[in-house]
Amino acid sequence: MNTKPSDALSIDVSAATVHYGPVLALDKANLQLGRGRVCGLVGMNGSGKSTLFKTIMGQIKPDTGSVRINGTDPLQARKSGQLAYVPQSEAVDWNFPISVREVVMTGRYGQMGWTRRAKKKDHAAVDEALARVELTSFADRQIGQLSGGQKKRAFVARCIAQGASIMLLDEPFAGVDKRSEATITKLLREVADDGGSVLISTHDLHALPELADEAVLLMRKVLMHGHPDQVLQAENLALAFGLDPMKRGGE
Ligand SMILES: Nc1ncnc2c1ncn2[C@@H]1O[C@H](COP(=O)(O)OP(=O)(O)OP(=O)(O)O)[C@@H](O)[C@H]1O
Repeated sequence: MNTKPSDALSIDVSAATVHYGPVLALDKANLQLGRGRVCGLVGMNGSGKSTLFKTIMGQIKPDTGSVRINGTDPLQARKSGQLAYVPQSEAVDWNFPISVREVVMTGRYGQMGWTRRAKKKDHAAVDEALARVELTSFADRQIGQLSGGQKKRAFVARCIAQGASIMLLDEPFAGVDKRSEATITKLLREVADDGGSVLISTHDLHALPELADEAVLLMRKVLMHGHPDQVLQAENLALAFGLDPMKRGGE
């Protein structure tokens, strides 16, 4: 990859090592992502993808190494609304009594102050985000009463309403219908075209060249970072997965 000056980097993870007790989850991992880029994060189960997301979000502080987000500390970046996150479906309580509109409105909390009273501009941002993910007519449903793809679109709408310049998406296409996948892919491209940065973990290697400008192969370390066509070469995938996952339809 071309190296860019660090002030142009949205995400700058440098030699980050993370342990959970005796388990080494990240081993001097490096990841640099610039503005206007969509990057696919690929690796087998347990390779450290979620840990890398948590490290970028500032939820985990690496044992060694450093993380800078838009040139600042991750917690600071989160506090100022620069970072948005779409969690894995398993990480969400779908029975929670909250409507789709309310979920999207949580993206505005950082801009509302302690009263959390929505103003006209907050309602307008939520309405616009709902329209962009084509969920306007589902806005008043309880969040659990959506299909898998619609649930993901609701969380993408929350990021859009937040107006974050960096979006992290953990498995946004798992269990998602084709229409939702196309809607989300189009939106992520728009976010990047507007100067944002998008990092997506995905097991869908076939979709990667269309989805992403760059791809990262993770196996505790970043084994490779480059153009998707280059990264998805069979010999590289063999390093990360042990065999060719393209031939068995993805990991
Ligand atoms: N809270 C935890 N305590 C102990 N070990 C953990 C914890 N969370 C993750 N691990 C371990 O750290 C390693 C990396 O896990 P992580 O969840 O980051 O991988 P992943 O690539 O996101 O996996 P998946 O694709 O299955 O979601 C794995 O060996 C996992 O078992």
